[in-house]
Amino acid sequence: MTYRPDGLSGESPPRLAVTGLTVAFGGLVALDDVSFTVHDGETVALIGPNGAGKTTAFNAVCALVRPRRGTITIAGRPAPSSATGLLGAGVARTLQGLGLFERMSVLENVIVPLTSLGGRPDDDVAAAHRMLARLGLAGVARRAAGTLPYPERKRVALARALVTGPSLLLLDEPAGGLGADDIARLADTVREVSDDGCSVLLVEHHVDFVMGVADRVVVLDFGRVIAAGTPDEIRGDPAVERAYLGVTTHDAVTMHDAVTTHDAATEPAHE
Ligand SMILES: Nc1ncnc2c1ncn2[C@@H]1O[C@H](COP(=O)(O)OP(=O)(O)OP(=O)(O)O)[C@@H](O)[C@H]1O
Repeated sequence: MTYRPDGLSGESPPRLAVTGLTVAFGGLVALDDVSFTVHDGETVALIGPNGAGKTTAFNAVCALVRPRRGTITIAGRPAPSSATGLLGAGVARTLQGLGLFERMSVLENVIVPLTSLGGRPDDDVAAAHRMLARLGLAGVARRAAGTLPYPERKRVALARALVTGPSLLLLDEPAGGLGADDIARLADTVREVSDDGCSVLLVEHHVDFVMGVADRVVVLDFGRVIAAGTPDEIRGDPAVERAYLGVTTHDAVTMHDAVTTHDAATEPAHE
């Protein structure tokens, strides 16, 4: 899609607009006046050091936490405050914990959101099979979801989100716990979904993955937006580098590599 540096679309409202979002847990202000947009077909990544507020922002969009201030709109309308309402508004999500029904089959798991939307059972089964085939899961359709290895369970969760044909896909740490091959496959899927016109908002620690799929990156630190721009703009941003300095996690090391002048993909791993 075409990148719009000003974040404005001109005519239609953004698929997702978060404006002045402030969330507090008791006295702790986890998000302070955070604003960002995701336009049609755009992939936006929220990144930042541990505790920066990424998950809180994601949860606010998913109506899992109540903001103290600010607005969240989807295609110009106030975001629904229930999971079913979000589904009806074309929003699908995957969560860090996956939330699969472990004893149900993979197929049954993927049918669940279609049933919530009131689809015809035969159509739902056919749609679920198509999505499983698309994500390389046709061979495990009858297996209990809980018996699959983690990368496949993660793909089931993605299939369950994608099966409704969302216009906004929310992914919480989609690359977390995956190896290089699965991450490459995930990146291909995200690009395909985006090419189909779906907007994607993802929270992610895996910086190479983010830099490879995101049209724009929004960087949070201590609950505030400290930078926003294309992956190339973010790489060279001193404020982003500073935010990741002085912490010792693996994420910090990989992010530090990514925001310095070298191409992180060509650097040796720091493990
Ligand atoms: N339910 C909660 N109750 C109290 N404090 C919370 C709650 N959820 C998050 N916080 C705090 O809010 C701040 C932001 O947390 P959040 O989980 O959004 O950060 P994050 O950027 O997603 O971090 P990580 O990368 O470690 O997941 C942190 O200080 C965290 O301890």
